[in-house]
Amino acid sequence: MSSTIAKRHMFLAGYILVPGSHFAGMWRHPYSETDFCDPDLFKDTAVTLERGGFDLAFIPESLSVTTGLSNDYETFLKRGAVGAIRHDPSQLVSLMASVTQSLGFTVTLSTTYMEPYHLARTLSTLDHFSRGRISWNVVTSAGPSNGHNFGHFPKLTSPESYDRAEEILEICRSLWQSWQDGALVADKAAGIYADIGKIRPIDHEGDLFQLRGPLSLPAGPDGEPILMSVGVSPRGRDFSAKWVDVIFAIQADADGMSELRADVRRRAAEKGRDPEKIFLLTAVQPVVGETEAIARARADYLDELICPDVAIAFLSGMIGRDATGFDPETPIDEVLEKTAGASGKGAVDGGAAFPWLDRIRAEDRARNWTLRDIAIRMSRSTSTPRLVGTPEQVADQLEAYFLAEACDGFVITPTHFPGSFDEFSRSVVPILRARGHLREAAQEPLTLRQRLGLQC
Ligand SMILES: Cc1cc2nc3c(=O)[nH]c(=O)nc-3n(C[C@H](O)[C@H](O)[C@H](O)COP(=O)(O)O)c2cc1C
Repeated sequence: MSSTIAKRHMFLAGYILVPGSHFAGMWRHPYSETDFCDPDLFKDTAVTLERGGFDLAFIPESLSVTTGLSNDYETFLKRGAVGAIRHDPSQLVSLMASVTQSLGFTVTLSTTYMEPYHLARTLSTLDHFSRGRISWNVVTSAGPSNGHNFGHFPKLTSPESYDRAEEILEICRSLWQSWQDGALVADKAAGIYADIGKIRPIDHEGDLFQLRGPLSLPAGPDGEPILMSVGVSPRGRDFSAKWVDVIFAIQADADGMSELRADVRRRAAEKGRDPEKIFLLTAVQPVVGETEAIARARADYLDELICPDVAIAFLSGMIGRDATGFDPETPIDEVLEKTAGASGKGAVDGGAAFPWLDRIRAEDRARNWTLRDIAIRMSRSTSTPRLVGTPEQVADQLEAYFLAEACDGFVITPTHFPGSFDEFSRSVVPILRARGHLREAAQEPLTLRQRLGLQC
């Protein structure tokens, strides 16, 4: 490799999801904590991630308790599914940033249910308080599940939600740039606190918002937060290509990751951006064992922690058909046949899981896949890869995705919280480090922009 080409580094993020994660049985694991309202738990987790060589703590968002078909949220709450406990992401990041120096953070906040001034200010405060370690995962929060507590908001179609997001990002960027460098003077002798020649209003008159500005905060330590997004529709990909530095993906295999990454990079190049500066982080779930046999036994054991009723409720939401009334031992084909034509009313992501479902059945066409088999399979890691093996085998699998340029890093989904992160740090991280995939620890704390190599 030419010495002028910067070496690619693999990014590692810890997925902060409780009480379930993409593994639905997480809180039931004997090593898991269960008091997810204990601030010390999250402080400890932040320190573990930082010490363990992670780049980021990734905080997702949802604005209601997970809700499946027919407004069913009780099953998800009762069984402690992901989202049954959901702290305000910005407060959680503030807490975790206060005990770390160089760990980056992703705070997920919705453009559909939040106002631009609030978003810009919250993110700017976090950027200051963390000394430039913040990224904003911009989500449009599609699907009725997020809207349950916002009945007074207009229902937006997907294009409308992206129109709103675009205008919000324009506003946030203007607000973040409303103070130029050197605007904060604090000259006690002259009595000049701010140089108003370097602070301008934004005077935004848009289709949806009117704002005067300026922001009541100077620009952050590294200008403005890093932007991330998740959309997979053509409009979502264009949005990523226009605005963001990092894409977060939930993809079942390397082909899906590669296609998304290459497509967003191609769209970005068409818009005049440097495609090499857009990274894709993908969710994976490592199940590590001292030997391969132990890892496989652990994976089987994990499946036993998933309650079939919540798995079936979750699967119903993902396929947009109500399978909750069926005996779990019913063949999945029979369930699909009997629910054909049923509406996906109220589904979180109704229909989104069909390609995944087809792939699972194709693994063994002769097998009589039951509703239980498929539901547990979905609830063990949603549709993200579960990587089972010794630390070397897990490192091999991560390395293969990374070297194939299917992705630029991983969001590690815990199977027990927060021990999964410690386990991964002690077993897999040293191998990745020895193979030269991870950035060497910096002498000084880095901003997230520096860590990603995205300084202007
Ligand atoms: C990988 C992934 C993660 C997501 N995470 C969140 C989230 O944490 N909070 C949220 O409100 N929406 C989340 N969403 C939903 C998105 O905000 C968006 O509304 C949805 O993907 C529809 O956009 P699209 O049609 O362009 O994919 C996520 C979507 C994907 C694909």
